[in-house]
Amino acid sequence: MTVFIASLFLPKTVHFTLPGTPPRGSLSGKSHPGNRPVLEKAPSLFQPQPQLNITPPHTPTEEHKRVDPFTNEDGLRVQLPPLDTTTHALGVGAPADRGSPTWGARPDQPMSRANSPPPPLLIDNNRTLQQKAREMGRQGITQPRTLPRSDSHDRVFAHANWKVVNADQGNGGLRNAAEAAAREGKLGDYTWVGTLGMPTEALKGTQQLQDIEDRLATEHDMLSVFCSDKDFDGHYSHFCKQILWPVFHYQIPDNPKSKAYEDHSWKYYVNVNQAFADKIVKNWKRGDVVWVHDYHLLLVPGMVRKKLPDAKIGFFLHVAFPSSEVFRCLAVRKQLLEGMLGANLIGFQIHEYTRHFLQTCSRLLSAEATPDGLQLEDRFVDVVSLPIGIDPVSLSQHRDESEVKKWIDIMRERYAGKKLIVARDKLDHVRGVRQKLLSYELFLNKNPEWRDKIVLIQVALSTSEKSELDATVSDIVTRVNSSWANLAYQPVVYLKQDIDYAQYLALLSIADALMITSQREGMNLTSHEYLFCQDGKIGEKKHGSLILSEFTGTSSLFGGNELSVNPWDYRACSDAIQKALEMGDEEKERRWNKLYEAVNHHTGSHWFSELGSRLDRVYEEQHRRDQTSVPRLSMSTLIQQYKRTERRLFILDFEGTLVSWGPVNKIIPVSPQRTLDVLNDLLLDDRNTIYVMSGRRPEELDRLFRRIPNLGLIAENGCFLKDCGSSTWIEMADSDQIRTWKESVKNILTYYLERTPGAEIEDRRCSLIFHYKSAEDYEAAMRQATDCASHINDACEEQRVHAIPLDGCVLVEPIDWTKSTAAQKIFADLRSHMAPDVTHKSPVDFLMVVGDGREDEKVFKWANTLGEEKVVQEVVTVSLGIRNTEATATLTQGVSGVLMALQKLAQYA
Ligand SMILES: O=P(O)(O)OC[C@H]1O[C@H](O[C@H]2O[C@H](CO)[C@@H](O)[C@H](O)[C@H]2O)[C@H](O)[C@@H](O)[C@@H]1O
Repeated sequence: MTVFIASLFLPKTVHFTLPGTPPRGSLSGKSHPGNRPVLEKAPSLFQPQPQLNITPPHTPTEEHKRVDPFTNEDGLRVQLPPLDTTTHALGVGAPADRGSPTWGARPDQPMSRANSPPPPLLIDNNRTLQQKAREMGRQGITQPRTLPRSDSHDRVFAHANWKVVNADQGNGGLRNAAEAAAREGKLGDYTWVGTLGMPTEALKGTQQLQDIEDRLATEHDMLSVFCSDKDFDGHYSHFCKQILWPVFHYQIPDNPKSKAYEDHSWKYYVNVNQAFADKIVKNWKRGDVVWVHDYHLLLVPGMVRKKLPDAKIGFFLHVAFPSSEVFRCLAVRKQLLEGMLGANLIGFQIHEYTRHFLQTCSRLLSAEATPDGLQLEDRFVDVVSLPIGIDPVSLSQHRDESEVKKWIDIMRERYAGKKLIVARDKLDHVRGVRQKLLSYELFLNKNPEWRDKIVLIQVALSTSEKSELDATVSDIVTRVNSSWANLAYQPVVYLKQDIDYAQYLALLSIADALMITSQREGMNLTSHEYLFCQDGKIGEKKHGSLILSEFTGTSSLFGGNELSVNPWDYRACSDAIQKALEMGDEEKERRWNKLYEAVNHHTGSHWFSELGSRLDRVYEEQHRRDQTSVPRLSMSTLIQQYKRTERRLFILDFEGTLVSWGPVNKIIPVSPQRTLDVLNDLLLDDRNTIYVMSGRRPEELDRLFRRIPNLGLIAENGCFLKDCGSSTWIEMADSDQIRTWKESVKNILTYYLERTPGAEIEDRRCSLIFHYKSAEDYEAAMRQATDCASHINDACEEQRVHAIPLDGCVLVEPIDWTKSTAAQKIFADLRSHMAPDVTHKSPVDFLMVVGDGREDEKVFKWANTLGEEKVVQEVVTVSLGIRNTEATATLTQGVSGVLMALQKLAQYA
């Protein structure tokens, strides 16, 4: 059995050594024959970093001077070529959170064929290519290096030496977690499925590419997914980075000219997802498990499911999942959700994202959401929250390396007598680096006593999002430094580059505080790594404070022991800096102990293995339900059960079960005589107690059943209850509460009613229904109804009321009162009326529940539990129709089948 781990980027990629250029960091500088691995030494900011570029003119290879990485010639910023990743990565060690360098930007990889720019002519009207490029830059669009078709470029790469190296792109947290789980024996054979993270079109059809694919498969258990450069660029740089990433992090472009919601790049997203699905399907064997990761591959579960209906598929979203109000802005929202729902289990980092997802599916797809997941028409999809974590074991090993110690010493000397606030973030809007710098500036302005004594070291990782943010951040850094720096002091050290792993660990170990001001972030693993490094085992600093944005998944794990901040509130952030610096040792230690405990509890290995076992469990459960096709009701068994019991309780749904279903706002004109006769016949036996449950109002049910006084009734889906023989209704819900929420909901409904000609509102005692079946424009009415339901759900959640979109109407009813709560009350009341001397543990020995709708499922579940726990001797739950059900038997002949069965029982009085 193999576990496939599909994630956009493989943990490995390939670097080429081109003729005439020395291999990066090679010891000998000689070129290496064939495809043999090239020996490299560890990268360091002290080492020369030769640049490779095959396009003329060659970038001159420059010997960098030995530099202090925290200053450069202008004393402010350092910009170096990309780190060599041969040793700076997985298996060797790397931070969990990575940057996302522009795809196709490396000089030692082929250039992209996507969007080859047209020659520098006027391209439309009077805009030159350069002007267009500038405009794109302003919109935050960075183009990869592109190349018009060139045989020489292709030939050079097709014949160049290459080596497999650790990739600097992708999800480090996921890779660390998989490796830790494998190391601890919690993960058997696994195979990565992903792209090489570089343009490959130049190598298409060459032996070179075949060799690379084979090497990755045989030596590294990695299946490479190949797609055209245009598909990849459209998928990643456009659809992922300009549409999904911002929307998932609540960045809704409000510029009317924004292209964010146009789905011009959607087709590329589909193509890349399809390429992943095809690769998985081709390699899948019965028993294999498929894990699909993150927002780049939302469609893959659905695509695999289509080809492999029985596959065991898990999906985990690493980033945040936004509120349905934000998600529904996406033009392709349904396709994205349906893609995810191809999985058996969908995982999110924290409960908030799970809740958003369930609400979104319930609102946009009208799927039934339960606390455990989603009931679709034909199957159940489980939904869980399980936060990823770090790998303390490997982190600890790397921290023991002498290089870390060396950097701690360097920094200790360099920043002697200063307090250090550190940070390492991706430089995009979502990470809130700008907000952090502004808060820091405010702190220095407000607290002159701290000037000279505090340094903020901000490492900023490159992203494809450049534009004004880059300039704005630089401006703030310049402003702060020029305001408060002197010959011996620089308040902000801004490194616009990544640093190597040893420096990263040293930075975390020597810090007095880490400051994270993300506007949204799935899980901030830098915080976890920082807390781990603050145990004081290395370096003298320990128990440093954590200033952490409340908008990170991480903050929900830390129970307020961090200094939680709203990054938009600069004053509060500035106060948090002060608190972090001035906090007493005792408080620091107390907070840190709690935080450290949380980090060690939620480890990456635990996350990985727990997800695996949950997937196994839900898969078994879902299959058990599917495969045990619910048997038809056996009349002979039912009669035996009936005959051998003496205290029988029937709970029977009305519409669709005892009478044919009619629109809920129409009172049934003719008495359902046959139904009344059957019920009367059954009640002739005084060992029988019958309750009929319905969505109708109490007065409607009174009218319908006035001839059967000893019948019990449940009205408005559980909000009202009338006991057998009683003439008064018990109102289960609190009427004041109902009045309050009805007032607010009616206002909302009226708003939509005015915009939906032909719709009407039905006012029940405890519920409201917005009917639009007879609307003049049904399609438009449906859209209004969806908006209306979302609106109510957002506005009224605290009032414990929800809106459920149904066929042709939206039902608004209380959350806490259901047919099931009414059934439980009936049972409890019967029990409380039992004579004290009886020996039975239950007031009834026969319980039969019959229904056809979603709301009846909860009653089946409750009744079945009484049977399983042997509280009630005979439990029969019957569902009409073929839908997936909790009931233990089905009856496919509809209402007449139910009436026939009940009539039969009545004969045994
Ligand atoms: O920038 P991308 O290539 O699109 O990848 C997105 C990010 O993926 C990883 O972060 C996400 O997963 C982390 C682990 O679960 C989680 O901590 C983080 O909040 C998520 O955003 C990766 O670590 C980032 O570098 C990528 O930018």
